[in-house]
Amino acid sequence: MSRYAISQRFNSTIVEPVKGEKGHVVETGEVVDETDDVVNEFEGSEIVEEVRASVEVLVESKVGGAGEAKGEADAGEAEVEADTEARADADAQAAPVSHDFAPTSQVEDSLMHPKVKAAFMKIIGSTLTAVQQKSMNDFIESKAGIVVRAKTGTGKTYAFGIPVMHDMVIHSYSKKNMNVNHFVNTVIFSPTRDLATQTSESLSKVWKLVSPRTYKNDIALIMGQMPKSINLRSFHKSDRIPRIVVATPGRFIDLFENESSFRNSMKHLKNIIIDEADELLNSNFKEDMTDIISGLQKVREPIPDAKDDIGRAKTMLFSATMDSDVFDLAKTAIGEHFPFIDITDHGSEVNENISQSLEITDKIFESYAAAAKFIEDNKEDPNFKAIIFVSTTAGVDLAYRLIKDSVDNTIPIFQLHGKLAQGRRNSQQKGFRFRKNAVLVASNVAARGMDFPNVSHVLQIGISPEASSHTHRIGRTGRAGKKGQALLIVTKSELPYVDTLKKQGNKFTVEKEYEQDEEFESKLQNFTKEYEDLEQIIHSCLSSYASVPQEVARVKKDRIARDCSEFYQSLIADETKKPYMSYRTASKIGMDTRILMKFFEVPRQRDNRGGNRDGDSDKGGYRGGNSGGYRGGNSGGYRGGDRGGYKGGNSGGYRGGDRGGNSGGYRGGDRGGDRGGYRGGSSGGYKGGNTGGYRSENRGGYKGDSSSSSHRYNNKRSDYSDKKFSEDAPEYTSDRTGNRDFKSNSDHSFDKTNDSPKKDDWMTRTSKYRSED
Ligand SMILES: Nc1ncnc2c1ncn2[C@@H]1O[C@H](COP(=O)(O)OP(=O)(O)OP(=O)(O)O)[C@@H](O)[C@H]1O
Repeated sequence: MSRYAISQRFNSTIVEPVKGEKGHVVETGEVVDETDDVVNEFEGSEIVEEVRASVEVLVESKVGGAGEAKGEADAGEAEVEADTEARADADAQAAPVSHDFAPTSQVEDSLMHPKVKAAFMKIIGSTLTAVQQKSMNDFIESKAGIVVRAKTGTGKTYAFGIPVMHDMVIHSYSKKNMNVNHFVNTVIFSPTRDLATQTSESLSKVWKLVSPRTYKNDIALIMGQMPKSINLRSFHKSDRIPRIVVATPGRFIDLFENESSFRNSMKHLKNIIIDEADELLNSNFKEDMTDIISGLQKVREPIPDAKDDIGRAKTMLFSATMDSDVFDLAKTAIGEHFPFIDITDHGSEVNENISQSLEITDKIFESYAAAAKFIEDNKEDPNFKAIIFVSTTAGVDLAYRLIKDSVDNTIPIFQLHGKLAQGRRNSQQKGFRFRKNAVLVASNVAARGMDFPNVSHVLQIGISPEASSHTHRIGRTGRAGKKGQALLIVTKSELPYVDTLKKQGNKFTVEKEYEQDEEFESKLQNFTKEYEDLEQIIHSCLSSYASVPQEVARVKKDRIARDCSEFYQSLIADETKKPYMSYRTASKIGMDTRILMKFFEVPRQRDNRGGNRDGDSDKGGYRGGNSGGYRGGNSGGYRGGDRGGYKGGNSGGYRGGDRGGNSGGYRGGDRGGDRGGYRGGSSGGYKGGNTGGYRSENRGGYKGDSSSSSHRYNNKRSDYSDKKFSEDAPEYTSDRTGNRDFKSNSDHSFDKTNDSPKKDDWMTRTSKYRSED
């Protein structure tokens, strides 16, 4: 009997979640051991012969023979060497391995196909992690699917990747039944483009050794911001289409519904893998994912003569954090008693390899200063590599600029958020990934799944959008069995959020109060005086708080408004000046406008219609004063003063003054057309400056320059003055994934539409893609 057939089968305990109790599981004691069935199924078939041959090759290659495996291995030699070097580097710094990552069994003993085992051992190592050991065989043998929960950084990618490769090798021998090369074997869904890219690269590294001649075509990446023609190119080949598709949901749905060659390639699909399942099944993605799964099952046809085919693709759900949405989907897609492989200690999802500290400040500005100071103090340690999470794109940008300025280029600083063009996103990640000593300032785009080697510290400024984010964010350190440090910096107002985290099992071993460093802080204030967009940052900061569910944040709204206002005052070093906010923005931000009026300079609603002629010199009227003007909006008007303009939006208008056209209007003033308008001033408008409008420069608008593509089809930001601020909440939400932007109307509507289109405007969406692609 072949070595394959006599491989020791691991016993796996399968447990089921108790209904309604999140994270709590009971053991059913059901033990799967179907070794004999597996053996019988293959015995006598051509697979066994092939496997025998492969075992010989494996043995040969291990003793230095010139077998096929060795030849194949040579093809990826350079990459393997680089990887081995990186691993050796990492190992040198590695602290004792954790229980979850502890190598529990030898790869050799697993049921994987010898070719896959050989490649895995060459690229990754000779031992399996706990989640790999426990889920690999069940993955292969389950009929309808499995659910797997294991902590961050414990090897879930290969826990599903390796069995998929095994499956592909096994099924490449079924040619007499059908040509498998005409059908996709597995679809893997990721919530972000960055994670999808990383997953496809991780699988390619191993698959390259298994199938050096075809690996390039075998794994396809399907995601937004890539021309559809590139997505589809490999599906039009007559002889061999991709066997694995790694996709983000939006683009996948688009191709699946509109491209018959793509849809037909799914006819004999075997596996649907949903990575970061709780994220992909949260309210933003849920409908898409449910549609996708049912669509894939609908087009599915039985694989001819395949005994194990139950007429459905298997559904596999993986994540470090689980919730009732995942279990609900598992019940529908897999069955009421779905197998649940849970590699956590009594449901605790927190990775205990990470030691967590807390720093408490009085003000938001101090939280930023504390993070910048932390980088300043540690930057010279050659092994210091940190990710700093901030919840809004504007906040990421501010922290990035502040830290860059304060460390004066003495350590490389990178940034990553959903509003960067994909090319920039890739280059920023690449720059950070391969450095030993660097800092990455990121939004939640980098919170899940991203595997940057040797991250020593994760810092968080303020609260994260949901409690599970905290687990994933800190999980960027303490990976692959190493130790990591996490520092959460919060203001006193944010402390109730810390209580929520503690209740979820997070332990903060060090809790300290921020020590003011006036010299350092005033240095930061000096830098920020030059930034033009501070008020936007403040609005964005405020709306991000407003969008965090109260049960997570538990922060009082008036305190948030006060803190955000004080943040502005600290940044400009002027305790008397309130940040401006248009009435319209204030009414959309999700907070009581009366509270906002206490801390922000919000014009009263009745000023909305402006005055006639001179009107109230402060607040409206044609040729109004500070904030007024003809048909002024909140603060607008014709030739308005500080914030005036013709038919201005909230703060915009025709020839507005200081802030004319802040949010739209014609010929805005100093900040005219900040978010749109015609011929805006320094920050936007038609031919405007930084952030919007027709022919705006920096951030787009119709015919905009650097990132204008995102505005070409949906220039809402330019047209509707206050959209951006008021929609910072969804923007913030979308930023968690960088993918579901379509749900909001903020300035990445193109990005959004591409990645996660809405079903009901399918035709519009499709034509938009065509013109863009
Ligand atoms: N058997 C193994 N031996 C050594 N290293 C491994 C093994 N399996 C995976 N790794 C490495 O461990 C690291 C973490 O793996 P991976 O990214 O799959 O974690 P994860 O559980 O998916 O984490 P997250 O929940 O954050 O997505 C990767 O660098 C991977 O190459």
